[in-house]
Order: sequence, then C-alpha cells, then structure tokens
Amino acid sequence: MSADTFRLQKVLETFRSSLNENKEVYVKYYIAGWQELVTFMNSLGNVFSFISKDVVSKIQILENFLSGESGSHYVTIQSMVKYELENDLVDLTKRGSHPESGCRTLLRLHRALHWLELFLERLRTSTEDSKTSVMCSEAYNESLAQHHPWLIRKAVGVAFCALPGRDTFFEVLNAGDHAQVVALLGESLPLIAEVYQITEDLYAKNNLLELP
Ligand SMILES: CCCCCCCC/C=C\CCCCCCCC(=O)N[C@@H](COP(=O)(O)O)[C@H](O)/C=C/CCCCCCCCCCCCC
Repeated sequence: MSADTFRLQKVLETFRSSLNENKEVYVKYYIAGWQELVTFMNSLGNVFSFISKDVVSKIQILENFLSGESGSHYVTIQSMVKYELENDLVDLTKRGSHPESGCRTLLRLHRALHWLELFLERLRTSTEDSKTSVMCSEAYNESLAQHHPWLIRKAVGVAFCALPGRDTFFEVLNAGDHAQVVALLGESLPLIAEVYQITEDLYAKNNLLELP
C-alpha cells in the first residue's frame, strides 16, 4: 500500500494526535487530518477537484504560518487565536489588510469539519438503501451551505451526484468490511466532534464565528 493510499484509520490517528492533555488543538495535526481527507476526495475523481483545491489552498496558508517566522504562535489553534487577536492580525468585520489570517482560514475548515461530522454520523447509521449523495447533501444543507453563495451550492450539488454508492464508498474508506468501517467511524466521530466543539467554543468566546 503506497503512502498516498487513503485509510480511515489515518484520519482517526491524526485527529487523535491533534488534541493535547490541556484540550488544545495542534494545527499541525489538524491540517494533516484535512490532508488525509483531500487524498480521499482525490480518489473519487476530478469532479471534486474544485473542492480539494480550496482545501489544499487553506492547508497551505496554515502551513506557511506554521513554518514562518511566527510559527511558534501557530502551534495550537488556541495560541494562534491569541497571537493574531493581540496583534490585530485578523479582519474582524470586513476584508482588509489581513484577508488570509490563520483565524479566518481555519474557520472555513472548521465549518467543513461540522459537515464531516454530520455526514459520517449518517454514514455510520446508514442502511443498504441509503444513498451517499443524499447523506452528503443533507449534512451539507445543515452546515456549510449556510455559508456558501448560490453558485457554489449548485456546483456542490452537481458534485454530490457523482459520489459512488454506499458499498463502493465503504470500500474506498479502506478499513475492512462494513462492520469494521462502522466500528471505526464510531471511534472516530467522538474525536472529530470533540475537536470541533473545542474550536467552536474558542471561536465563540472570541466572537470569531462570522469572520469575513
Ligand atoms: C473519513 C472520510 C470520509 C469522508 C471523506 C470526505 C472527504 C472530504 C474532504 C473534504 C471536504 C470538503 C471540505 C470543504 C471545505 C470548504 C471550505 C469552504 O467553505 N470554502 C469556501 C469559502 O472559502 P473562502 O472563499 O471564504 O476562502 C469556498 O468558497 C468553497 C469552495 C468549494 C466548495 C466547497 C464545498 C464543500 C462541500 C462539502 C464536501 C463534499 C465532499 C464530498 C466528498 C465525499
């Protein structure tokens, strides 16, 4: 199996590594989790490339901060928020001199993490008759869609129609038979939910949930 092969287990491991004992979220592992998900999306075909390009560009912005001269402030989401707010590095109400701050970039991924949580929970509890496209779009409408303009929502709707059926989807997750995938999803979801909630609370406390 090549290093580029997607495995659900790797997603679980990266999100597990992203939390420390103080419940801080490591940016390095958070973006590594997203990188794994991009690998998965790329394996589904070119119709998803406009989505993966957007995720990759956001991962790149955060990687640049991490490896830059202020990298030590970007080790955790908590330290990033503190540093950027204390140094006026975030456009809070309209886009200005900091259109690609770490806080606003991570917020886009954070909203997408909510979609992932809702989708994976549907997948975990799905039956043979369930359609991935329906599960995906229901999760999307309950989360990310509220933040996307009409044109993006339409393009996303088209992409959902190209999703493989449930059986193929389970195979691509590369985690064994259906029962094993369901078990691993059951293990992964609380971790993803915890990372999501910690970030949500931090952003809410600092009034960062609507960054332009
Ligand atoms: C455990 C694995 C099983 C499931 C694997 C799913 C893999 C999903 C990988 C990525 C999910 C998509 C993440 C999308 C991030 C979107 C961030 C965003 O909202 N960007 C928009 C706003 O950015 P700014 O303009 O403000 O910088 C941007 O405009 C959006 C562009 C593209 C559309 C994104 C739509 C996302 C739809 C939901 C994902 C569908 C993936 C289906 C694959 C199963």
